[in-house]
Amino acid sequence: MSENRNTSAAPATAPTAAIAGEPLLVAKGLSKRFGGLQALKDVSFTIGQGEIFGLIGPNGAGKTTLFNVMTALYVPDAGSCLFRGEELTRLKPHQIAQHGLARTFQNIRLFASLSALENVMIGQHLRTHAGVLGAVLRNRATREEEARIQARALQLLDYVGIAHRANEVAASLPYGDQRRLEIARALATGPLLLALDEPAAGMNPSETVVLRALIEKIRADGITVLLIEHDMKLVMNMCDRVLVLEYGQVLAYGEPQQVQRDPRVIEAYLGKGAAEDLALQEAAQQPPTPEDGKA
Ligand SMILES: Nc1ncnc2c1ncn2[C@@H]1O[C@H](COP(=O)(O)OP(=O)(O)OP(=O)(O)O)[C@@H](O)[C@H]1O
Repeated sequence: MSENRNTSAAPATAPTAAIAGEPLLVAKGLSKRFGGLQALKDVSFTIGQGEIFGLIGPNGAGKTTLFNVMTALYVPDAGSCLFRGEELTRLKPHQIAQHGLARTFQNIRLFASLSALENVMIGQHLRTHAGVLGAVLRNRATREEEARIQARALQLLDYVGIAHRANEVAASLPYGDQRRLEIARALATGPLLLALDEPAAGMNPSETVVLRALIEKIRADGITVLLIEHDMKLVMNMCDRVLVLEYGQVLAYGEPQQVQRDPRVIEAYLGKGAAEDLALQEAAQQPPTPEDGKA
């Protein structure tokens, strides 16, 4: 898929992309226990190259735990998570981005006192070459590299729509812009898979519309997206496939149209009554059969 990449989103130094349509990430039997609590149980799924993949589930379902296992913040008790054939669960958290997986956090984690531009420049350190000596001597190669990093950071701020905020301190940015800055910083690592943990949290409807366009642009530029989101409309409208977790287990897995009609999903979100109402409505909409007339 690297051929399709728009360099406006993906740094030239990013790892070689997987072949289009191939599985990018294959999770098998992931389990994680915290004391007596089974936070994940036997979770398996595949994320295909170029997908927008949604991860949903009620509060406490295990979504963040799954994200944390995938990004090596937690070691699973069982299971494997292969990313382009490489076992992620054996890596250290700081090695994850080098392998092409970047994430944002549910609770925004920016360098609050640095500018937006500096936050994105830091995101690029993975792909820089100047060593300690170069930084101390500030030789020509180092200065040139710094200029490239700065230009690239500005390009990424522009890409997420906040170039005009480049010199503002991160903590002073409006909430929606902080979320977009987090995305720019994650993109600066040159990911093949961008994992977004509740990017629409705290956004108003118009900010969410802009966010949706941004996520779709990122995917169009060849980056696969994993999205944890509570905004059901956003997930169902833009994801190619959705995994629903409940009590740490897979409740449903498939295309949004199929998942959102699944009575178990409706029950998990809206209660048993809602699932029964939907079943009744669907039955009422079915064309009558010859059997119906016999009663
Ligand atoms: N580090 C931890 N130590 C102990 N329990 C934890 C830890 N992290 C998560 N849990 C528990 O594991 C379960 C799953 O939590 P998790 O945060 O993964 O759910 P979630 O689906 O992301 O929820 P939310 O939508 O509320 O963010 C919860 O019961 C939570 O309290």
